[in-house]
Amino acid sequence: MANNSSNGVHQTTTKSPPLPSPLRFSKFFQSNMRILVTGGAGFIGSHLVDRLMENEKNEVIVVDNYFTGSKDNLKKWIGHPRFELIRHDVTETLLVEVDRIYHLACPASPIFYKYNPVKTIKTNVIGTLNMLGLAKRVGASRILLTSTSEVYGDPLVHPQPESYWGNVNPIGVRSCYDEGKRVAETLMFDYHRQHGIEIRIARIFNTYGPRMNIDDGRVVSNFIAQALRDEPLTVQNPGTQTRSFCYVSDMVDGLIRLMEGEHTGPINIGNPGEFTMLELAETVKELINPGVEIKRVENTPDDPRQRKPDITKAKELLGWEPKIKLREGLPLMEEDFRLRLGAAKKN
Ligand SMILES: NC(=O)c1ccc[n+]([C@@H]2O[C@H](COP(=O)([O-])OP(=O)(O)OC[C@H]3O[C@@H](n4cnc5c(N)ncnc54)[C@H](O)[C@@H]3O)[C@@H](O)[C@H]2O)c1
Ligand SMILES: O=C(O)[C@H]1O[C@H](OP(=O)(O)OP(=O)(O)OC[C@H]2O[C@@H](n3ccc(=O)[nH]c3=O)[C@H](O)[C@@H]2O)[C@H](O)[C@@H](O)[C@@H]1O
Repeated sequence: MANNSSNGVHQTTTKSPPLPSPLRFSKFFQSNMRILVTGGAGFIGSHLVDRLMENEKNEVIVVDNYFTGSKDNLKKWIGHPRFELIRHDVTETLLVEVDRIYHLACPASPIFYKYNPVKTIKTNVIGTLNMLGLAKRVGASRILLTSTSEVYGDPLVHPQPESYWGNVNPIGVRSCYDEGKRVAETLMFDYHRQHGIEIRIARIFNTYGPRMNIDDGRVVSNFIAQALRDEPLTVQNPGTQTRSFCYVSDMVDGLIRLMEGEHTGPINIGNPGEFTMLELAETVKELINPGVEIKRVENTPDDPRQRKPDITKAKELLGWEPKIKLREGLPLMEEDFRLRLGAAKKN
């Protein structure tokens, strides 16, 4: 029976989780932990794979349809005996014997998730259903969903704690993503209560770092690429909207702690350092190209005006907090973008 408290944050189940398939106990299987990472060819996914592969007891299987990810992000693992890469779309069913599932597959940059909104919502809803069905069928011990701070929409509570239900436009151009992730969270809890599946939900706040697509469209990658190309930094109006940026190594650390810890979540994983987009542009200009122009451009509909995670739960329940400040993370990303753009540092 479910043990409910307000806002779903502590909803748990007393149902026993499904048993792993007998195949997992077969003498032909190694005793390794087999981990599936959907969306593992993407930005966060590939960094997560790097970290998981460091543990020799882990076997990692990535499934990805390469919509926004790339094999290049995984090239150091291709051919490794503990690594497998499968071209697969999570909107189709999948059967692989695994112990843990990190479910990341979903385009994350607004320009990509708005490009084919029907596909985005299918990826969030059908993709998550398929992964939960897989967890149930093969008795995977845990499944983690990378949800988003966008479930808070244009938040009226600031900073955002997990108990806030959000302010989301259900029919806007961002809804395929925001509402898709909200349904994905619902599905996770329904499978947990109804079928005893062990779930984990991370609400990720804006994450940046090496390997982001250069023309990804998200603000940090845009500003760094623009600064390196000597193009004006495009601050969308009004420029006073805020975001809180988390460096990718901190994010991966938080995701693994959540998976291995004892709490279902949802738990916010993000860096509470909050910046306006104008402040971000000024910082990129100062650190990377003091001569570059800052240009004001039109914004897109339903852009959240403010966003900052309340990470009390992550601190208390996971012993996690981010270590890398924006001014430390930006130069690490700059280095990667310079290499990929072939832009040498000016003396
Ligand atoms: N980066 C962020 O700031 C951020 C913030 C909140 C939530 N998230 C979530 O984290 C996850 C990863 O984000 P990211 O920044 O690495 O994005 P990304 O676009 O770099 O990675 C997403 C990966 O999923 C793959 N994918 C997309 N649709 C798929 C499908 N139908 N089947 C199989 N693979 C598919 C893409 O090819 C890509 O490799 C996403 O679920 C995203 O919603 C990211
Ligand atoms: O962290 C999250 O939860 C979500 O954050 C982002 O969504 P968003 O914050 O809108 O990301 P950006 O496209 O990077 O925009 C951030 C801000 O920068 C501004 N921006 C963007 C691009 C640009 O060139 N200039 C600019 O000023 C936008 O108007 C917006 O206010 C991600 O893209 C989502 O995948 C993720 O789920």
